[in-house]
Amino acid sequence: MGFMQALRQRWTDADTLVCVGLDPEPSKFPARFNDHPDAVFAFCRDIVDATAPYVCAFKPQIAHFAALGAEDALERLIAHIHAAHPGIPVILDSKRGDIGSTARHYASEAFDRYAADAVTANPYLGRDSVEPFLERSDRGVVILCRTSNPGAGDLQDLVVNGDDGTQRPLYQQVARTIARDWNGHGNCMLVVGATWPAQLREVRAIVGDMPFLVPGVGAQGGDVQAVVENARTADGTGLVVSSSRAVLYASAGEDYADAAAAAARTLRDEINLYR
Ligand SMILES: O=C(O)c1cc(=O)[nH]c(=O)n1[C@@H]1O[C@H](COP(=O)(O)O)[C@@H](O)[C@H]1O
Repeated sequence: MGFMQALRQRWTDADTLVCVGLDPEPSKFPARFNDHPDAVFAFCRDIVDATAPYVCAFKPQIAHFAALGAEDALERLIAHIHAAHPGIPVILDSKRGDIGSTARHYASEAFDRYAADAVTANPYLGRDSVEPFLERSDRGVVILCRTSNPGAGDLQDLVVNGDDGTQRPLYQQVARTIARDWNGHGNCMLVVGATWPAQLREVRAIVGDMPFLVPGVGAQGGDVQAVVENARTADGTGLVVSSSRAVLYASAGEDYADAAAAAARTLRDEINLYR
């Protein structure tokens, strides 16, 4: 089953639009991991196992592993998710973007080395830079559109002459180009931050039912009700609402796994209230 089909299946089967982001920061781990020889893997595995019933996807963030020299832990973690929780797709957050010949290696890194079901990508080098991802039609390509961070508008809001001669902000042209030209295999998603409800609504109006990855709830303060009401599709889905720190580090005590599960369940319930 391809990524999009797996995601839709999981939305239905588990009745959840929550994604748990796996962003390990050892300084925030509970004390029991202090001298643990495999702390990054063990902590993330515990979070995965505790939160799995409440998620439609997991999203490991590659820099959090690579900066620690823990790529091997990332490989094993994704293998664990596939083995222990089949049916929950993995989105590798690596925000890649480079000339085609190099992008092929990034696609192979995400899909072959790490066995991710989807990967985040940066669109600003253009179609050929994303093609090596797009052509893997059974995998998802999650493309930055209007990011969650405070400086998102610095460049993404600049007004451009669109493909049809109409002036619009760059992020809206990105949405339009991807929906019209890049999504031939139906395997594209867009990243739109939870911190920008008005932009969520704008992008939804442009792209129809294309799913959004929506980071920015929890630690970044995005409003769940505003996200759901502005960005859900007509059938009450279309969203992968991702939270990392607010789930992973809900407790630094011995109850860390239970606290993470409770945070994921609460987010699921809050989202479902407004669907
Ligand atoms: O592509 C992403 O996942 C992403 C895009 C974006 O616009 N904003 C954003 O925060 N992210 C990622 O989502 C995660 C958010 O983490 P929390 O703020 O702790 O929930 C981080 O791993 C970010 O790198």
